[in-house]
Amino acid sequence: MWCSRTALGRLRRIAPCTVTGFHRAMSTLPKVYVTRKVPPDGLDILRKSGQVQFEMWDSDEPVPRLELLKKVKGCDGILCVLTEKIDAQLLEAAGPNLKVVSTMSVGFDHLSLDELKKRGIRVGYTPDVLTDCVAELTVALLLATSRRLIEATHEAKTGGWGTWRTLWLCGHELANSTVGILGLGRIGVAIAERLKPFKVKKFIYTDVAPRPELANMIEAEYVSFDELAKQSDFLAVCCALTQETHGICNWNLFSKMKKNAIFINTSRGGVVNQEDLYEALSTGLIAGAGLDVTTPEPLPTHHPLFTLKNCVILPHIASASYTTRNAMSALAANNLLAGLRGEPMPKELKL
Ligand SMILES: O=C(O)[C@H](O)CO
Repeated sequence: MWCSRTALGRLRRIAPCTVTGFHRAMSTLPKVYVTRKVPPDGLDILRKSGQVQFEMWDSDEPVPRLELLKKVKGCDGILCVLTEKIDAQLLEAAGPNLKVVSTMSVGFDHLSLDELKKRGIRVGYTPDVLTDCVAELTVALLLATSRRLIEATHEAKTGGWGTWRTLWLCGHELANSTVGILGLGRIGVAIAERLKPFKVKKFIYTDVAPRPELANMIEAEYVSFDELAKQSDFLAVCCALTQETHGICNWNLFSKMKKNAIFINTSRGGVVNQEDLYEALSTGLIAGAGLDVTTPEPLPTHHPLFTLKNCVILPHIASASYTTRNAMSALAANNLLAGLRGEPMPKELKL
């Protein structure tokens, strides 16, 4: 069911296009496959553009791989989300018409960039529009973890709340602390800006190289990876998942961290060695961890990390506000349309 603007634009659920004349008129428009039900702002942009005929997997669940491989055949563009692996197999299935892949995410570890580059396919992604939302959630997760909020509500609800006790449910505070950022980018800066009013003493960061322009905005000091581990009372992981960062948060890092340290990850699960993290948390090597991302996702409910009181796990919701998800879908749609017109995309990933 291939659709474009006009009458079909009004339909929330995309209906089969059965009008013959309409089919003829559409046949010259570029074909786009949208791999998930995207928020309304992005969908409206596609519908109203009159520039593409598109089909959407109209569900909150991921499109089955075989269906995806079938649907992308002959497409000029794909608008995807982070659960779809855009790899050689998929690009082969799509065929030579494919010009643009637009992902509704800032992360791009689900895209085989080499394969895309080899085929001259342009890639759009959605940085910036989610920065505030992700930073806000990171702060919430940090506080929930360090002040043991999940444990505390559980105790209150289940009868564990006895008399007021001097050290019961004590946690760690931000005032006078050192906050470390692993991978300083827009999101790391936004997190630091939000944490500063909590009277953080010092911000430190590490990255492949110093990033003075960003660091100056939050007066953060560049340190080595080891120093980041040693000095941080709170460590926020903000780096992209790449070959270089895969599993970078492992025993080597945790074993150098302070006993009172809180580890927070809102980037990608793949940067963490979860067995090592479990060991560090269960033996009291570090005080706690807050994870918005895991490997795999969803993390199976029987996973050992779920048994730990000092590990707060969220189901990858850092960018989950209505405003942000709509902004992401709108940007993804605009990237796609600009790419198909052969124009610069609002946010294009340089391959
Ligand atoms: O990569 C992204 O955009 C985020 O992880 C989704 O919130």
